[in-house]
Amino acid sequence: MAAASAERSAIAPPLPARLRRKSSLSDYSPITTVKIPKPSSKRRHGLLALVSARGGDGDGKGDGNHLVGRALELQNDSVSKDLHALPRPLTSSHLPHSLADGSRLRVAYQGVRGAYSESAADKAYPNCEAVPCDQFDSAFEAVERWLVDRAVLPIENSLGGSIHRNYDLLLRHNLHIVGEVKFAVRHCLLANHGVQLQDLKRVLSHPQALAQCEHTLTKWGLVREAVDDTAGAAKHVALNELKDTGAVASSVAGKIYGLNILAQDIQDDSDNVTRFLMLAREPIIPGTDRLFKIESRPLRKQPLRLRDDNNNGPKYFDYLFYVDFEASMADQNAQNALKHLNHFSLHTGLYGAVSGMGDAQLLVLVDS
Ligand SMILES: O=C(O)C(=O)C[C@]1(C(=O)O)C=C[C@@H](O)C=C1
Repeated sequence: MAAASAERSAIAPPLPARLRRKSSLSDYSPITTVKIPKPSSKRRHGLLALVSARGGDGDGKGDGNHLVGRALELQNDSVSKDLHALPRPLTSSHLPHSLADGSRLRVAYQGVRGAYSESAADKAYPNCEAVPCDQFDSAFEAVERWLVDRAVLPIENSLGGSIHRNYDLLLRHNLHIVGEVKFAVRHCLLANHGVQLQDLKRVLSHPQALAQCEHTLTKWGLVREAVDDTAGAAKHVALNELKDTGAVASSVAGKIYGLNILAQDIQDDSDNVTRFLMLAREPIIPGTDRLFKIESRPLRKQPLRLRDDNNNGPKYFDYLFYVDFEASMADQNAQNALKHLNHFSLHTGLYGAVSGMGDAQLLVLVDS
C-alpha cells in the first residue's frame, strides 16, 4: 500500500479531468457507470478473482503465504501456484488513512453529497476525499480502474436487512473486503421552507430508508417513491422547489440542500444501524474466530438443479452461500473448515480479509 500512489501513476490510466483532485467535494459530479472505461478483463479463471497476493512480513514465511496458498487452492487448479510471483498484500493491522505521498485517500461511495454512505466513508477513512458515484457498480469499477483508492458500500441494515445488490456485485468484481464500519442511521423528514407535514402528499428516498421508516410514513399517509439515495432525494426536492413532496434523509443532507427538518429520528426503531464494507484492490491479512451469518443468493447461471441424469427428478433451486465469519488465516481450524467447504461444494471463493485491530473477517462464497 505504501506504493499506492506511485503505482497509480505507473499503472493507472490518466484520471479523467472531472476526477482529478478538486478543491472541494462539491466540484464533483458523481461517477457514473457509463463514463468509466470497460475493464480489460484481469479476471482469473475460476469462480472469482480472489486473494491475489503473497503475505508475510517480508521474509515470505508469514501468515500471508498461508492465506494465499489457501485462497489459490480454493480456486481452479489451472491458476498458478507460484506464490512467490504474486504481489504482496497489506499486512498492517491498521488501515492507512492517507497515501505514502501524504495525499488523502480517495474513497468512492454511492450517492450524492450528504448520503449516509458519504458519512460512512468518512468514518471508515477519516479525512478521506469522498468521491460520489451514481450506482454501486460505479463505485466498484472506480476502485478497479484506479480512479479511487477504496470504496465504502452498505451490505446490511439492522431494520431493512441485506443489501443484495452489493452481495451480487462482490461476486462480479475483483475487490477485497479490507474492513467494515457500522453507522447509526438517523432519518429526518425534510421539506422546503414554509412546507408543513400536512402539505405533503409523497416522500422520496432510498428504498432502504423508506423501509426503515415504514410505520411512520404509513401513519402520515405519505406515498413513497424510491430514488437512488437519500441525499439525492433531498437534492431533488430542493432543486425543484417541491411543495407537496418531502425527502427522508439525514440532517446533513438537509443542511447541504437548504431544507427544513420537519421531523427527526423517524426510523421505526432507534437502533437503526447500517453495516458498510470497505473495499480495496489488495487484501489484508488478519486474526480471531467468529461466525456472523450465512447469506444465500440464487445462483444465476444455474438457478435450478435437476435431480437425476434424465432430467426427470424433482427440481431444486441452486444457491450461492456467503459465509461471513472472522478467523485468523493462520488458524489451522479455520483452514480446515475452508478445506471441508471446498470438498462439499463445486466452487468455493474467498472474498476478502479484514484487518482491524488484529481481527480478521472473511466472506467466503460457497455454492450448493
Ligand atoms: O441513500 C443513502 O444515503 C445511502 O447511503 C444508502 C443507504 C443504503 O443503501 O442502505 C445507506 C444507509 C441507509 O441504510 C440508507 C440508505
